[in-house]
Amino acid sequence: MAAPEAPEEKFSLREVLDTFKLCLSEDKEVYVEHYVAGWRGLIKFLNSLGSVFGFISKDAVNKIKILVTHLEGENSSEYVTVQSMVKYELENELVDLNKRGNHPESGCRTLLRLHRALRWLELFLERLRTSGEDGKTSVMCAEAYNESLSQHHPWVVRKAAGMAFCVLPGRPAFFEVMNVGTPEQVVAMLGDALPLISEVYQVTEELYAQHNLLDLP
Ligand SMILES: CCCCCCCC/C=C\CCCCCCCC(=O)N[C@@H](COP(=O)(O)O)[C@H](O)/C=C/CCCCCCCCCCCCC
Repeated sequence: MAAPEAPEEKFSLREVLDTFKLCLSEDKEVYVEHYVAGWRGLIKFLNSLGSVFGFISKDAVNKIKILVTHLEGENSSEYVTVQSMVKYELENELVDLNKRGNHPESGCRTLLRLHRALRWLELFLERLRTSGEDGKTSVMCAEAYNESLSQHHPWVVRKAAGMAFCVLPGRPAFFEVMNVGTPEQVVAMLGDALPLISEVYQVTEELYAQHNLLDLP
């Protein structure tokens, strides 16, 4: 008899926070392993919102799989931090810099997609943190998206994302899924999480800017 499928673990904001804390080394290098783990945690949240978000989750999972393949591949030691990954892939011409070519699954272009999504997350969580009880998550999400990720998406993806945002649960249900406690406790934890997420974003942004990697195809 086939073993019953293990139920997917519940999302925990605390866990995501702890993972983002582990992301930065003392000298501000970003660990790919913890970066990926942070996204895995966030995807659990997304999955709990229902199948409307399936196309977003699928894309994020695919990107994580690509990074894990690098992390576990024969050159795994080059993929310990985002800094070492950038250096290795650039020195070995493993990145398509101007148009898509032989390296559609480079670590640099794959992580860039998640990096842009991290900016969306930062903007969204900041809105969520400072919103009132009757704040509309769909509006907060759409505004954050329009200010960040949407600029990198074609019309059809923007349209599909916009439709998915409309079915987001309200703020109270949203806070419940976070598994933290009272709304005040959620707000406090978001206050702890945001500077960490923001720092990881900034360090990565500067690194990519320094190497002209912010527009990888
Ligand atoms: C702390 C808890 C509260 C917040 C929890 C948020 C959970 C969010 C989890 C995952 C977010 C999704 C990350 C999406 C990565 C998208 C990467 C991307 O831009 N991919 C596009 C480009 O890739 P290539 O074609 O160049 O390889 C790809 O075309 C995208 C396809 C899917 C659509 C992406 C829409 C993104 C909308 C982000 C908002 C998510 C809404 C979540 C609602 C809470």
